[in-house]
Amino acid sequence: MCFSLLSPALSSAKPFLPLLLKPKLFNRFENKAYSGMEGYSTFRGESSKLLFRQLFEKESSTYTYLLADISHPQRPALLIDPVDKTVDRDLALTKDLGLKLIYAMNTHVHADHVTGTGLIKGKLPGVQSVISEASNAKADVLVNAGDKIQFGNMFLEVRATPGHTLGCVTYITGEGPDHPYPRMAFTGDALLIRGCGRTDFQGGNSHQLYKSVHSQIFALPKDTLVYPAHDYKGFTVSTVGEEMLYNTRLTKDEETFTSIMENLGLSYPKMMDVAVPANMVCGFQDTTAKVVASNI
Ligand SMILES: N[C@@H](CCC(=O)N[C@@H](CSS)C(=O)NCC(=O)O)C(=O)O
Repeated sequence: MCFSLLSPALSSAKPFLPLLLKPKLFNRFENKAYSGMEGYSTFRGESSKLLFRQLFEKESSTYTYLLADISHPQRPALLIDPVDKTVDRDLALTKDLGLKLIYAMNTHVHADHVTGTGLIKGKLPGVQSVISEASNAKADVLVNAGDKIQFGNMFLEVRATPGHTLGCVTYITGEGPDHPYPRMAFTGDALLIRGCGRTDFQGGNSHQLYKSVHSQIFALPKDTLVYPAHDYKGFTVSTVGEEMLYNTRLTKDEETFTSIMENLGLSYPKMMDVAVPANMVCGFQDTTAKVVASNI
């Protein structure tokens, strides 16, 4: 049965209701060139300042994330973990949304695919590549724990989360009125949904990964959204609280975790021999490595 919540007077005026509501809806987006392109936002309050998109590359099951401050006149944007195969898609989207891409960032030196960073820099020379100093890779900006990557009035905080590789970092949205709530953590391969990155190459260490996740990610507020670099089961997002309860590996004690990681029995990634050397220079690019982001 369907009940009408309208008073009899309004019920009889029903055909005209869209006309009455229309001006109000249009006013909300008046003079906004990109109205309707705000995307998913987790902001408190009325205005959404963060444009956020989760993008997928199916061959390596990699997530790329696009973030932009659309309250800033230049609409500065960044990509986290772009993949070479999907660079054209990602740059077309950035252009469609009227964004100015300023950073192409990596959470670590990937072993299963070539980063899109080099291709992006070839197409948009103003874009700066970002990776951790601990990765020993070349990039325009080498970050360390505590650094902040600013885009418009927002920033991402860098946390060191080694263990899958020596140089893994997690990027976390800042706190404050300009930032999204809940916070968003881009965990790379350190923490996957209900799992975690393997620890059997590239300086991987299961004890270190256990400590990284517990001290740097599980210490965040439980409602913090977890966005990993990969998913092999169809998951898209989790929360810190959810992973603290249900992660199949990291909910165990450290010894059990280590034993699980030693017995994963995974074959090496198919692309590893191509991907690692390419990603050590952020995807075949000519850069002069320098540290410029220390505790900005
Ligand atoms: N089969 C894929 C590689 C799959 C794989 O090893 N994934 C890594 C992250 S990329 S290095 C991983 O850590 N997986 C953890 C897990 O539990 O699956 C390929 O050949 O590329």
